[in-house]
Amino acid sequence: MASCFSNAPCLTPTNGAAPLAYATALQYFAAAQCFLTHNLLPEAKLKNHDTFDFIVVGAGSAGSVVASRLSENKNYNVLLIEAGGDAPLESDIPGFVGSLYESDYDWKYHTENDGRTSQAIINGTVGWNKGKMFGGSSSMNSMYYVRGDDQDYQTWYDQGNKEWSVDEVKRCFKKSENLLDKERLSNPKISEFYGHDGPLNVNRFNSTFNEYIAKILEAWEEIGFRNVPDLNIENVNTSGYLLASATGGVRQSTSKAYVIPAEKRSNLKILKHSLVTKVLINKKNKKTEGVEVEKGGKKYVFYTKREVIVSAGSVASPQLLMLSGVGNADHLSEKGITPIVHSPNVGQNVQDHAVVPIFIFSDEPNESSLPEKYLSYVDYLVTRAGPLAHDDIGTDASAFYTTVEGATYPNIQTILVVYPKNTPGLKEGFSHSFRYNDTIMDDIVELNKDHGIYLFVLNLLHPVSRGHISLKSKNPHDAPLIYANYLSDETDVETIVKALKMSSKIVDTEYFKSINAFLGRMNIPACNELELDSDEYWRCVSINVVSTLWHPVRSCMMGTDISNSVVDSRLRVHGVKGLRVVDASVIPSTTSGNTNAPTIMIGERGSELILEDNNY
Ligand SMILES: Cc1cc2nc3c(=O)[nH]c(=O)nc-3n(C[C@H](O)[C@H](O)[C@H](O)COP(=O)(O)OP(=O)(O)OC[C@H]3O[C@@H](n4cnc5c(N)ncnc54)[C@H](O)[C@@H]3O)c2cc1C
Repeated sequence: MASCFSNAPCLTPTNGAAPLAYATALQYFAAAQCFLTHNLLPEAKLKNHDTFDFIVVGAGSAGSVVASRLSENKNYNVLLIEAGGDAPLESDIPGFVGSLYESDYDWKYHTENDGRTSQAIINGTVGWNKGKMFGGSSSMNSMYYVRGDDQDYQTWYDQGNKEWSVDEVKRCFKKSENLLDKERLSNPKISEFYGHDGPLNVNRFNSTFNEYIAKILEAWEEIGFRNVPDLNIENVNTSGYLLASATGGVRQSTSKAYVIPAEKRSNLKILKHSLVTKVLINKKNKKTEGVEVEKGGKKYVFYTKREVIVSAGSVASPQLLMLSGVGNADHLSEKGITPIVHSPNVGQNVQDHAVVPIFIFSDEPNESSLPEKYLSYVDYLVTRAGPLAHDDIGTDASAFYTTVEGATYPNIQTILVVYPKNTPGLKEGFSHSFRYNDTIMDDIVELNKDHGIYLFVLNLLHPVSRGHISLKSKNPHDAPLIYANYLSDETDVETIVKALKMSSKIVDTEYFKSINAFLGRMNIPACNELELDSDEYWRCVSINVVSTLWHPVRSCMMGTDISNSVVDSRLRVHGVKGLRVVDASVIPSTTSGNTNAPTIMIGERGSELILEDNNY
């Protein structure tokens, strides 16, 4: 048996029946992958200078929602333009999400090396991966479905964004949701909290690590993070299972939820592999006229009768505004772009969820054998369960808590990641996600040979530090420069150090003691002399390995006027007529958790505002 799995030939005589049966079975299962995917989206045949009521730039988490909602009205012609193409099979299967990082389906943005933080990360640059395909980042994210806290949206409202009251926001979350988790549906209070007939299916992952997660939940309870049935309802000093934008073991991107069901509408035209290089704004009357597009080496112009909606995400939306003449006038002139509207906040004030890890090594979980692994691949095709049915870098267990005594609002989220002993591809996986350097990873891989790893990823929910995004050049193919500025404000360092010390206590709980767990020291020369688990140690680790949870926001933030923001609370670009931004970049202060659900909600609310303003 062992020889069969080490590629040695099978020496037993055969009359051909058995190999044929197995070859046919393998062919059947190989073909069964196709049942997972949808046919390719239809692409419109357009003529240069065609005109539309609305042009939506970017078919990501928000753009897909906007194009779908606007085209529900048959009187409006809508053009949806996406730089990428159809999402690949690996996007549908949650367990293959890691293969999308740094692939052709990723914009592969990297932050600039600031010479101070993240120096134990490859090249000192943090990977700001972003989906380049239909569904955008919702086609390559980890699928955690987290709404955030009421207080987040109350803050938006209190900042003068009157269209975003807690009630309106909740209504729009519900409008998008179709809750399918049986356990939550059976609890009237939880069931009532969610929507039931929206386009986006939300459910629980069917995690293969449930046996271990149950023990971690007990350990969290022991250190004061109470287990609760729903983390969207109770999120201060609590722990439990997250919902996911996935169901039946398959990802639910916004393309799947919103664009595919609308693809046959005659008033919705779709362009793939088409890069919008500029929004055309009349210099005199500041009115938006259309967009310039590059597709297959050719240039096109499409015009709008009403509005252009930029939904290109937190990096590309400010880039596109700047390329179009909307931004800091000095910066634009320096890059050889004629300023049309001096809008100093474009690309400024960026807030991102910064993360720092705790590695705990222990006797569990044991590695799975090669036959088990391959059987699970086949099993997935039949049952949609097993390791491929959940995100490959995380579990759905999470805790939310506060480092501030008595606070009713979380400032930290921890996500649990489990690596069984001898996890194949561990180093490669990290080189695409958190990008720790070889010095760190070689030690971790060595320890992983005999120890399972419980990795706790701590997410600083409300960082005070701010980054910015600026143009490298006026060439739309040049990625913009990203200055993340993580932990540049001392308050953030203090919060994360406190949180790491609160969380590392888990190693002393009953379960962890029973599996001989110990806190791992990350091999960072600058920190190696410091006492493990001391404030100084965590401070040093935080500065050296701080990375991202891929949640940048605020680069085109909403607010009351051009001096403090880029768009108004109806998401109209200040100083320009007929131009809006609708995506994560408009978030005025970040939310208490992962940002996909809030961005979809913004897509819903943004569509309503556009329709209202166009007399619908
Ligand atoms: C690796 C990763 C993991 C994450 N995990 C989670 C998670 O588990 N849960 C969660 O809630 N959030 C998660 N997020 C964050 C979440 O996915 C994002 O906040 C959200 O998708 C942002 O949506 P958006 O519409 O602003 O941008 P995107 O979804 O990125 O969409 C922008 C779209 O615009 C297109 N585009 C850009 N420029 C142009 C142009 N010039 N012309 C035409 N098209 C263009 C892009 O190709 C893309 O399709 C994750 C993100 C990443 C990248």
